[in-house]
Amino acid sequence: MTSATPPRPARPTALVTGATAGLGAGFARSLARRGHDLVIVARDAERLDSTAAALRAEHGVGVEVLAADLSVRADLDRVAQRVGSVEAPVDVLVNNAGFGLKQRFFDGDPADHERMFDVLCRAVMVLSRAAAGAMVPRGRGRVLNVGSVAGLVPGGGHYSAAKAYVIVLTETLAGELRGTGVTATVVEPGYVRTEFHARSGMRSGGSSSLSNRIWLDIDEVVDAALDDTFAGRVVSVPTRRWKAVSTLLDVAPRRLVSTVWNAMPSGARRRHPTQR
Ligand SMILES: NC(=O)C1=CN([C@@H]2O[C@H](COP(=O)(O)OP(=O)(O)OC[C@H]3O[C@@H](n4cnc5c(N)ncnc54)[C@H](OP(=O)(O)O)[C@@H]3O)[C@@H](O)[C@H]2O)C=CC1
Ligand SMILES: CC(=O)[C@H](N)C(=O)O
Repeated sequence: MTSATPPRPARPTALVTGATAGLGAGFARSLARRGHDLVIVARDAERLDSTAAALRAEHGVGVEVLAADLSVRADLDRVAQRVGSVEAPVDVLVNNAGFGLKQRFFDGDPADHERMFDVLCRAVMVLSRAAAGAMVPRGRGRVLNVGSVAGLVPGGGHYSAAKAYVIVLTETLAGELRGTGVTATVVEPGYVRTEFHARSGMRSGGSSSLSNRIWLDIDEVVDAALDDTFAGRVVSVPTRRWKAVSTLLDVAPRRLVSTVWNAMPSGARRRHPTQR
């Protein structure tokens, strides 16, 4: 009797947008460690290829590369088709890609604000719907959307409004998915040391003890978010200190919140250059 080696059970597949830097690269690494094959999405094709090679070498998982600018509808449609695939199902969707704008909502190039809406809001909406539509018939799946504590604050510019949209949309989706075997989670990080602030022309925290208490590391955010996602929790606020901040933001007077937020490191950087 031959002892044929049983076929390896197929690994679940996770699709991560913005997977070449910062939190997205952290999500890709952690999901690979947790036994997922990956589909990684970003604009920079070369960086996608090098990220994929490193993930394959370090974790021995399958990695598909999908170069796409989520502000371009045709590109977003390609990603939505991949998320909605029946033949090659995506089991976990991480809507992570995003950026900031260092200008007031009514300042700057309208195209920048439209791009922010397209990437931070429209892409999250389109991909969340594609994922839910494909996952519900299978009775299983996870959607993780990256919001921000800034989404709890009236005063972080267009960015805060975009993140507020992601928070409420995800909570809505989570309610609609109850009982289907599919879950939706929104993670609301505080400040995290990534490329985000440099890309947006903002200063990130220094190395003072206060900065070290305010600023988070990528892995502590990613691990908390994925633990909450796989536990089916709807809202994930990594670290106790930022949980305390988000609780305060929920109950404090809105005008006070806006003033305090803009006095904090990142909010101040969002003030118009002419503002002192
Ligand atoms: N850093 C922080 O303090 C916090 C960040 N967040 C959120 O976390 C998420 C990740 O940000 P973070 O890791 O900090 O940022 P990074 O700048 O480090 O990484 C951004 C990633 O998104 C990709 N990306 C940017 N624009 C597009 C686009 N148009 N289409 C496709 N991919 C794109 C980038 O790749 P490429 O340029 O190749 O496209 C890159 O992989 C964002 O949604 C951000 O709002 C939330 C709270 C705190
Ligand atoms: C990038 C973020 O979301 C952070 N909370 C900030 O406002 O800088």
